[in-house]
Amino acid sequence: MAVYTHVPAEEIDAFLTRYDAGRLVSAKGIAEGVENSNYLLETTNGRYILTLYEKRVDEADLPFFIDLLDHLGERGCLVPRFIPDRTGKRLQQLSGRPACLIEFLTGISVTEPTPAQAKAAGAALGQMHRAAEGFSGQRRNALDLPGWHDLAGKCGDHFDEIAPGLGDRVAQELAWLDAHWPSDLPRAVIHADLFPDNVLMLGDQVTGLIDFYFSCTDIRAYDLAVTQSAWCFSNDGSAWHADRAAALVQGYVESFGLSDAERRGFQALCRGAALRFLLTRAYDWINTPADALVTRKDPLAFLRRLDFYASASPAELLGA
Ligand SMILES: Nc1ncnc2c1ncn2[C@@H]1O[C@H](COP(=O)(O)OP(=O)(O)O)[C@@H](O)[C@H]1O
Ligand SMILES: N[C@@H](CCOP(=O)(O)O)C(=O)O
Repeated sequence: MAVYTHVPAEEIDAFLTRYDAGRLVSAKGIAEGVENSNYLLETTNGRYILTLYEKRVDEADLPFFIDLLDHLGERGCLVPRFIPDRTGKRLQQLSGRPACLIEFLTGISVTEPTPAQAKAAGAALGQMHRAAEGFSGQRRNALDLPGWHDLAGKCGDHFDEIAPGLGDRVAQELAWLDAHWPSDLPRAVIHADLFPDNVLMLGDQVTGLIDFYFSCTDIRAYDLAVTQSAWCFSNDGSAWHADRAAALVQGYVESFGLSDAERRGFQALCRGAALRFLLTRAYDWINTPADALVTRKDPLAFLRRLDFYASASPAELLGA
């Protein structure tokens, strides 16, 4: 459960008086998520999400996320909007943390996606990339290749407490990526964390894309690699689902397209995506405070994905 900051109900009720959002009826900490504290609010007006920003979200980046979701929403993407208070302010402080009131979207996150659902997610990612064209905001990806080196350095000797030999494996992979990263591919604003828990669905229909707090400017096809690494394996990373991968890529290609250069670079992008989540999970595994109400995510589930990507044929990753 991700609630790092506990906010008493009276404080949330008082916070709501800044908005035309009704009075608080109930507030529940949300079990999913690992980055921020999220509450589902029921008010006399309806449902809202209250997010308090923690850990990796820099308050200075919030205007980028707010403007991006405005831009995407205006172009038909199903993304939640940040709600302004009566003075038009969307970024607030609550319990000593930056906080925002956010539109609630319906839908559920699938845990075992079908190929049809994977195809819909690929299509939604492509639509998001199309809608993001023309967005003028820029945000550096702190979790890029240099960022992975930094994170690996911070984990240091602790890697081998997670699994013997993990430190060497990470160092070897970083060296491979340094030599093969396709840095000349087209760059754009990307989501960078489009896991199934960040896609709301009803049946095979996508009803919302959420959690843009890693969104940034980076290689556009890397977003497809991240999404594939999240959607096309069993949760523990031990089984690759070729049918989901083919459907996901097909959905993306039909809605946005993938150039020959992006196809050639795709395997390196997938290896980078797997390493990125291995590293953040390893860092969190080592550093999560004992009293945090959060379920740590298993770094080794992404080591297994990395091993798969390192030995796969480039064609099978693209569903050929
Ligand atoms: N706008 C929203 N509408 C509906 N549910 C949401 C919304 N935002 C977040 N949630 C719920 O809260 C959970 C955690 O949100 P998320 O943004 O993924 O947290 P974190 O940033 O901590 O990873 C989601 O899995 C979803 O269940
Ligand atoms: N998707 C990442 C962790 C970020 O969590 P989210 O709750 O923001 O999706 C992972 O699985 O390691």
